Amino acid sequence: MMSSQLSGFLIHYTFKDVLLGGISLYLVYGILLCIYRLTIHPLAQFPGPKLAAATFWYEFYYDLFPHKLRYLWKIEEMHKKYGPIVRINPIHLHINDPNYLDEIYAGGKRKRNRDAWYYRSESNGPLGWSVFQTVDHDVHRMRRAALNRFFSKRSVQEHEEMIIDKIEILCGRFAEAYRTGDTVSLTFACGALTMDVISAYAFGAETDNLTRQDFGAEYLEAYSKLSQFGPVGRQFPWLAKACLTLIPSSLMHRISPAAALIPRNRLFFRGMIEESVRQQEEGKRTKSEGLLEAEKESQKNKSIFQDILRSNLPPSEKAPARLAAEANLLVIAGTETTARALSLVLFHILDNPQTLLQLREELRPLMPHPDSRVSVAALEALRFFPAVITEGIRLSHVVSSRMPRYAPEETLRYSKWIIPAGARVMQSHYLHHMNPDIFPDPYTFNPHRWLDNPELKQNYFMGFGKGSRICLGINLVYAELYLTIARLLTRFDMRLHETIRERDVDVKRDCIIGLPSPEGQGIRVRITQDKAG
Ligand code: HEM
Repeated sequence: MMSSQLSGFLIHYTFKDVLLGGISLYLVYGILLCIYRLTIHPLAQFPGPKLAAATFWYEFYYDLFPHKLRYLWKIEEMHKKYGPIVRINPIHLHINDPNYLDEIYAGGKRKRNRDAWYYRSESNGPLGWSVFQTVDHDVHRMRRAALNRFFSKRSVQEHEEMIIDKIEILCGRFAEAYRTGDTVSLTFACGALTMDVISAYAFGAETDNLTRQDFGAEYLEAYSKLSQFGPVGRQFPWLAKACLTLIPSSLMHRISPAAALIPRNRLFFRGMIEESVRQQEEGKRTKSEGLLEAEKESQKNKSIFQDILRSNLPPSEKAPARLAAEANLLVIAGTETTARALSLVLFHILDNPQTLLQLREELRPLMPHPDSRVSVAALEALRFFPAVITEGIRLSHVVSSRMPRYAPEETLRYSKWIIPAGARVMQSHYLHHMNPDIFPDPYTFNPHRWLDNPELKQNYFMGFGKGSRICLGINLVYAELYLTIARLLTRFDMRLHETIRERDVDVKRDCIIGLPSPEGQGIRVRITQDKAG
């Protein structure tokens, strides 16, 4: 009966008819959806371009084609036209108001969820299941609690010697470049340092990028490519999913050697996690036999997995696939971000001779010799150096993007506007840090602004975000920045080499992290003196 009905249907309708019918239905659906978004959608009354409110293709035009990663600057224009609150796409409300940060990025008991659409929070993504992509406030709190201790100030202090050892390898490379007269790419040298540090810190692993001729540049490029892929994943989730799951790694390597590194890393972490589980089992057994040797051994090469495996998290949270996502996140979050901040702070110091002079004068009593050793605590207690670091992070726009949140159970109020519970609301870090009302003459590198107004940092510094999802790695970042900059500036004289701020430094593309223009050639220096040589 069924088959005769079907054959009847096929006789009457050709493939072309079915195709045309499908397309027509899709168009009708699209038109009805646009009408809904412009009329009875909960955000329909908010100001902004109608086209942006009706369809995601508006954002596509600026972020993917024909423009690339430029929607942030279109959002800036929208604010000039429509005011401080704008509906920038069918589901996002963007606010540009420095006094409304604490409402969006609230902490404590006020629940703030992440927006799955923007972060492409899928379980099979490279960062799926990680603390960064966790949508739900309560699940996030649980995952975050298991990581906090590992990145506390005390824990970073315990790793200070390791960080100093890595910086010494970097110094060796600078000394060699001084002898040979070679140019050093600060972009890649800093990437090598930060990846070697986070790998040793979090996993007790040696990635040895600092000793590679090209500083393991492929990793930094891979992470950068992954970020640039973000808007594609947002607009075409099925494509992102297919790339991540269906393309065999050999083919992926041929399409993009950089992208192929990501699944390779995942496998590497899986191996490491399995080893941690094995060590933990071994530890339990030997402990019950009264022997602590295995425990001691595992402490020597301590990895974050051991902490998570010992934590109170439920067993499903300790599954290898979830831990691998957490590991991937830590390497990605800990490498490119800190590398960009470090190379950009160094750029601004070298580009501002007065700052360099003042900084060296401040460092001299603490580090009188080219080989003087110093602690992070001593450097943090200085007056000018912390202001240089804060200003450098502000201008490096490491995280440039909008960071969407939603309050699942709370109605928010902004001026005369009522933002319904569940509505996605956000500010962009780049626009905030370039706001001339808070940071007069925002393009200028001026560390004194933080000294002249001691409340500025507490109230308006967004370098690491705010609230319950503030950056996990802050203490590690500061340790890396203080120790490296102090050590390099005390031992070496260097000058910028063919580095143009507008081309190589300024952020021209936004893909969660801020990137310079595609023509950018990185930040490069020539070493003009090695005082220890
Ligand atoms: C200069 C370097 C860095 C900057 C500027 C930076 C900035 C940020 C910002 C702005 C956020 C908040 C994002 C949001 O509001 O949604 C964040 C989150 C995060 N960062 Fe960093 N970061 C840096 C380095 C690091 C390092 C070294 C690590 C390594 C542990 C790290 C790990 C994380 C993690 C895990 C999160 C997610 C936190 C959560 O959702 O609970 N970051 N970072």
